[in-house]
Amino acid sequence: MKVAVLGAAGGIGQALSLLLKLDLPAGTELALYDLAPVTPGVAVDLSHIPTAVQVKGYGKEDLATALKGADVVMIPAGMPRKPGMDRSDLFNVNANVVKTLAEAIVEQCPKALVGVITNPVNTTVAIAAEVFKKAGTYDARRLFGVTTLDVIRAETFVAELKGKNPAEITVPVIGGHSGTTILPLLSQVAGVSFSDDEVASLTHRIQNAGTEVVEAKAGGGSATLSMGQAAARFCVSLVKGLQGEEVTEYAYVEGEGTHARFFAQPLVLGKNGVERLLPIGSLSGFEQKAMDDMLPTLQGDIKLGEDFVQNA
Ligand SMILES: NC(=O)C1=CN([C@@H]2O[C@H](COP(=O)(O)OP(=O)(O)OC[C@H]3O[C@@H](n4cnc5c(N)ncnc54)[C@H](O)[C@@H]3O)[C@@H](O)[C@H]2O)C=CC1
Ligand SMILES: O=C([O-])CC(=O)C(=O)O
Repeated sequence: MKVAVLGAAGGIGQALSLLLKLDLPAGTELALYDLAPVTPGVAVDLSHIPTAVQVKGYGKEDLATALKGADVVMIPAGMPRKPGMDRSDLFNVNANVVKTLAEAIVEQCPKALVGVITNPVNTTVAIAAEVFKKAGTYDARRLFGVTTLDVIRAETFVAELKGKNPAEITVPVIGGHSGTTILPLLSQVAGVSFSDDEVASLTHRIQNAGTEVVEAKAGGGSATLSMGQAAARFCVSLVKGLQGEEVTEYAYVEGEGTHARFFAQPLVLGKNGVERLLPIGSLSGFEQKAMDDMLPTLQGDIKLGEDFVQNA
């Protein structure tokens, strides 16, 4: 098994790579790629941790070798937000980053499972899909926008509010990964109940949790450590799936297109990536209205990505 991390020297990339060195199954090869000159050093540093995962670092010119034969590719490459910015403000820089990396995936590992972390996720996943489609290698079961952070945040905030152990709380989060497109389904949380005010304030907090971190870091970037954990959990689930275990996760994928071409929903991972899409279940009146209100935004974000590749 080979896992490649593109953008491995960044805030997320380093945290993710550390957790993958600790958590991937024995015998996995972990390929770290980034434009930053420190990347081979990050790999040497991690290689001193005594686990049976072999880490190799690749510099700027070595993208092809880093990707060659990869089974899973995680992409946290690209610019993070600063206070006052929306995720969509990252489009101008990050659209090209994701397009370039997706083109290299087409050449080196067209069958890999690809997890896109780079923002704006609502749009960058559509960019990767269109690049793969243009090249004739697109398989919707193998491309994921990583929205695990929304799920773990929702579970943390609900547990905090209700005095529960977060490990015992499950919160579905569907839709997309920015602002109102992030839709937690609090009506489906088992074992707790919420007042209308709690639903409104928790939903708002979950939707704005990224901004909470951006503002607290005061110009020093966005979530990296919690995102590293979220991405590692999702990547390990992808690997378990490839090894034949069925694992349930939430991710932003091209599903049945009921709500939008790409939509974050529950799914079962397996040997081909998405093995089965799971239903989102029934929504409360509050959630249904929130969904109806945000769909045009999500659909617009997706179209931006499609147009970017089609008009290139
Ligand atoms: N999906 C999600 O839930 C989340 C997504 N993000 C996004 O993840 C991205 C990365 O964030 P951070 O790690 O904090 O940023 P960072 O600036 O710390 O690291 C980004 C890394 O990407 C590298 N890079 C840039 N262009 C590249 C290219 N063409 N090929 C390879 N590497 C390249 C840079 O050299 C840098 O090391 C941002 O776009 C951010 O908005 C951040 C948090 C959560
Ligand atoms: O908010 C940001 O820019 C980074 C991100 O996607 C998150 O933390 O959810």
